[in-house]
Amino acid sequence: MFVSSSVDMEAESVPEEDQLIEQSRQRALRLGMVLLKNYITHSEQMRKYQKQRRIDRSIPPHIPYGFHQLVDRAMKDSYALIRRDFGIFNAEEILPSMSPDICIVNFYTESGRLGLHQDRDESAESLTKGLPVVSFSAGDSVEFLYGDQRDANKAEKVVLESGDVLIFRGKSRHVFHGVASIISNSAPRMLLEETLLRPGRLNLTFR
Ligand SMILES: O=C(O)CCC(=O)C(=O)O
Ligand SMILES: [Fe+2]
Repeated sequence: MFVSSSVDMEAESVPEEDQLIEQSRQRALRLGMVLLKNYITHSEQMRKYQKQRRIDRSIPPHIPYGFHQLVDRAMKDSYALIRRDFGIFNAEEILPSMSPDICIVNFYTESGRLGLHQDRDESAESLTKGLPVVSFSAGDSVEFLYGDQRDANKAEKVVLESGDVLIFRGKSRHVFHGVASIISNSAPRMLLEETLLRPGRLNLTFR
């Protein structure tokens, strides 16, 4: 299923005017400027994976078969790399594969950023198992940060370019990660000509 990564802030019930005014922390800061404290409930703030998007009731399409094949191929190739670089021969047993049922689509404009965070929205079972997150990049390159703490100064940096696939799983499933900056005009010319992708970076994250 494809889901949009935007925070779903659709209000389920709009408080009545009287109720709103009674809530003492709501304030008009100045004429035309109002601060509604704690207005959006906890559940309304959460990005929940759902079969139907609450905001417009649309049903996300299935992940195209070609993407399933790509994810599968990337996971298989990652085992070969782990064997080569870490001498671990039972990588398939330690690091399970998965068949994704969710694809998050992020588009970064040239000034786009994503703060350091952990991906924890998935089921408790898949988090405990350390099931992979598989991320595809297309368009402009980015400086991607990752590390064990939510601290950009202590994070490692790697450039992700168009066509790169990044996989994190197992002990790295809870790695802090984020996008520090987009490198303008770095997308392959051929990709831009053939797809008319606008300036920026497209990221597909399968889980
Ligand atoms: O854009 C990326 O490379 C990362 C996206 C990401 O971390 C997320 O959607 O949770
Ligand atoms: Fe993430």
